[in-house]
Amino acid sequence: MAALICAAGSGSRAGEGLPKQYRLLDGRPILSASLDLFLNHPAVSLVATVIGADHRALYDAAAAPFAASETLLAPAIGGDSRQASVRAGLEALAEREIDIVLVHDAARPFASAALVDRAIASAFANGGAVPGVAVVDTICEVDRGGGRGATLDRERCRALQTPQAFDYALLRAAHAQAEGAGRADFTDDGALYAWAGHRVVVFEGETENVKLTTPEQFEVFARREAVETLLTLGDVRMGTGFDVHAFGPGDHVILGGVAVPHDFGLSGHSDADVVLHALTDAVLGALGDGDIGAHFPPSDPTWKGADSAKFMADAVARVRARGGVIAHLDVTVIGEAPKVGPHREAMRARIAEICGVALSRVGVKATTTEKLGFAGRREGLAAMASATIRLPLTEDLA
Ligand SMILES: Nc1ccn([C@@H]2O[C@H](COP(=O)(O)OP(=O)(O)OP(=O)(O)O)[C@@H](O)[C@H]2O)c(=O)n1
Ligand SMILES: C[C@](O)(CO)[C@H](O)COP(=O)(O)O
Repeated sequence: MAALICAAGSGSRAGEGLPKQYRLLDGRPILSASLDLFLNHPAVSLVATVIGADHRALYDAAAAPFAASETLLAPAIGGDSRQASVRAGLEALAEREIDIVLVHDAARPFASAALVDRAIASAFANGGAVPGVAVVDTICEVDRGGGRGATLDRERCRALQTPQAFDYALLRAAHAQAEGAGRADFTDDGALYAWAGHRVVVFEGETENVKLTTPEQFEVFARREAVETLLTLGDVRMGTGFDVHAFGPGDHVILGGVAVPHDFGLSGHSDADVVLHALTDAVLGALGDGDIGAHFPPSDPTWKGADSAKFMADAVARVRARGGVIAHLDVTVIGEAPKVGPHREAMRARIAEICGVALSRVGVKATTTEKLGFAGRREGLAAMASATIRLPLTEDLA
């Protein structure tokens, strides 16, 4: 049993960009889905592909995951129409021993293994077999000016799909016969096979087995992928913050809400807690909600000497007000002294308490700057922070 994948089209109706069979869907080229389907089907022992003359590099990239497969033949070059491409693919298989051939559009990446099973069973039972789905719309003819013609009996209509299954030798002969008769207008192999006098039956297709053809279809699938990514990842956002305060008179500094003894204090409008200031900005950054100065201006006397836990708690409340949660907070203190190590756990615990998160979701680290810059000269301390938060999916899907 062989499969012949038609991938030699230019995808002109799909609009700008790569030929549609090489565009990415679920992170891989559309053609790869059909290669995967047939190369992993137990009844299929040969897979042939017809491709465009200029598409070899694109094909190689799409087929790379299957390059080691002995079932996959080197691609043949297709023709100017689908009919011509199928003919070229059938000729490329001429030296092989094949009973049934399954002809499939690369542009139909959603066909299932169960559909292939039905195609094979139906071909063995009936000769030619094509999948079809009932049409749900009213179907009518139109004249050349677009005028409405006769209504067709939709109960007697089916929208035909692939894979279509045929006796290989008969299909090859039918294609040769059609070419000899100057018939180049067959849009599927079932019609050509029937024209050559062979029986073709329609078996149950799959509504999901659409042929990707228009830009609108690609937009719908791109949107679906974006939604699936959101559902998988959640709406995770990350913000960063940075703050600096100079040393001034005093005998301790406040870091992460903890009083740490030191030869100096930190000067600032509030309590000059660089750690909580950087973390507050990181949370606000993740929310896209301004910065600490916008919410608590240094010009406002209310915040003179304020406990920076207020700023931090306010930023956390903003996350909660939007239905979000804090996934992680991480901060690095930058300076020569005081040493952070002995106070790390107390700082983590206080930050966790202010923010209402588990201790495991808070990281506190420190580094010197190898005596370089203002921190290296012991003129002050800096802190850089990141905050990871998760917002409800509805925010972006609304
Ligand atoms: N000369 C052609 C034309 C089409 N096909 C293949 O036949 C399938 C169905 O054709 P269609 O959806 O019409 O693809 P395109 O011809 O590429 O599209 P368009 O008509 O928009 O250019 C596709 O997998 C396409 O690659 C082919 O192998 N050789
Ligand atoms: C073979 C086919 O997919 C059955 O629906 C269809 O006829 C291909 O049509 P196109 O003219 O190549 O778009």
